[in-house]
Amino acid sequence: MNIKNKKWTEEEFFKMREEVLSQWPTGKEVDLKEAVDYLKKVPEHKNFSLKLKKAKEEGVTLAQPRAGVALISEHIELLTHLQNEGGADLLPSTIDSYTRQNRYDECEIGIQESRKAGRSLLNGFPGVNHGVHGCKKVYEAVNLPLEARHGTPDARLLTEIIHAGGWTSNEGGGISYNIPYAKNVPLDRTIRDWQYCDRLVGFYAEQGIIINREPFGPLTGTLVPPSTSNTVAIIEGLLAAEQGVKNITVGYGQCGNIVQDVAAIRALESQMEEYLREYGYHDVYVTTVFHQWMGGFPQDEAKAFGVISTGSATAALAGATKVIVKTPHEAIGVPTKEANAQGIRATKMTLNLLKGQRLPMSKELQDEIALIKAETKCMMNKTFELGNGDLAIGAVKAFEAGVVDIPFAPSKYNAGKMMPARDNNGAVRYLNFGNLPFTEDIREINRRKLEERAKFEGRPVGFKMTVDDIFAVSRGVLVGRPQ
Ligand SMILES: CC[C@H]1O[C@@H](n2cnc3c(N)ncnc32)[C@H](O)[C@@H]1O
Repeated sequence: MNIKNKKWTEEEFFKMREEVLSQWPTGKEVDLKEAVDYLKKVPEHKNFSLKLKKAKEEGVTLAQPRAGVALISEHIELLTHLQNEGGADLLPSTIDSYTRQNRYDECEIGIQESRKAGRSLLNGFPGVNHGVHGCKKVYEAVNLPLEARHGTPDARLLTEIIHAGGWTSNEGGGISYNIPYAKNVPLDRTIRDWQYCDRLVGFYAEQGIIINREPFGPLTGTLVPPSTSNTVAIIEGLLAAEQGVKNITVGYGQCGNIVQDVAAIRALESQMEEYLREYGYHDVYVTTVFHQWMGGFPQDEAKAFGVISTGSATAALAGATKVIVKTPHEAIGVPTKEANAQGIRATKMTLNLLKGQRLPMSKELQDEIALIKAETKCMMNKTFELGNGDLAIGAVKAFEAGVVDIPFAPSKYNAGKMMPARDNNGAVRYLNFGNLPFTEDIREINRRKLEERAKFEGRPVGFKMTVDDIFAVSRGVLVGRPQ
């Protein structure tokens, strides 16, 4: 498939659109003119882009949960509870796994079975099956902006439906919803399909409707080095901007060392803005999202609140625009609405206590920001070079070559040669560089920091550190010390 990083013409977009809307009967409900009229009536306090912009200007960090169940009425009850009892600032609808694989027939069965069982038998909201009508009912029932959160390699139909239903934000991207989520989906296909999703947002922008797009920051959520996830976020942000997206939230998943996590957010925001300026996108508004710990959680709910609170504190001290909330049921599965609301209240308590506070600049923080930006720049430069200047082509070739390499990803299109491990302070470093295009001094810094841990622990630098780190947090520590 020949892709290129060029804004699609309306003709190219509308040509593909017919096929997209024919993928499930609810696609027929999508009428673009009606959708434009409906979206123009979205009040400011329910527009995702505007609420994020206001938060960034006021220097506050907003709290957003994940949440989704099978049936519309129960989903409305859930979101209303998170709004009223949880105090959420922004609302999701987490989309179920069948929808993420375009298996809408299985969703239909899940909806019927859930009706019979009187409880949700899907792990999220089946937005395509409920259609524009169902998404509008959810949107009209709540009083906060709504975002679709999922993990969908081909989200074209879902995107058409949720935006026509008044939802003014969509998470995902051609890399971040492929490599960590799918085994065998070619990257050029998902980059093209997400260009479609972004081009639809670009079309709405041309009608004066600003919809927010959020590349999925944490990726596999397992020891992902900050410069690796920042590189993916920046690539997806630039690809989105080319299709006309004007409001982008770039994200990052908590790793656990506070200085490194704050540095990651600061580096991500400034480097995203630098690249947008450098490539001529001068009217794109950038915000950031910090995801509370995405790795294994402790079963004990009190300990889980400890993890949730460290993530909330780091997000506040970093000055992230929003934080994605975990719940005390994380280790068990889909949380009850009560547990989900507790996660939000704990998060907002921490955010309120730290309101206005920022981690002050220090040599350690400055060095970490510089290192993350230098590592990211190496990967970005090589990606552009492989694509002869075309970022879409470069991204596909960068993954083929292992120039960008996401740890523990299921996709066969990911090289899987790079290996991370924590240093002695818990910051995530590169243990094996694989084919990453790093300079010698960057390699030396990573090596030295891992040597410090090896010396402290009295064992050699090696993969055993990685394994110990993967299980550490659920065991109640950050660095996986030798047992
Ligand atoms: C990105 C993966 C994360 O999304 C969260 N998640 C997935 N589905 C749901 C759901 N249906 N309700 C609440 N949280 C959910 C959960 O924390 C999981 O680790």
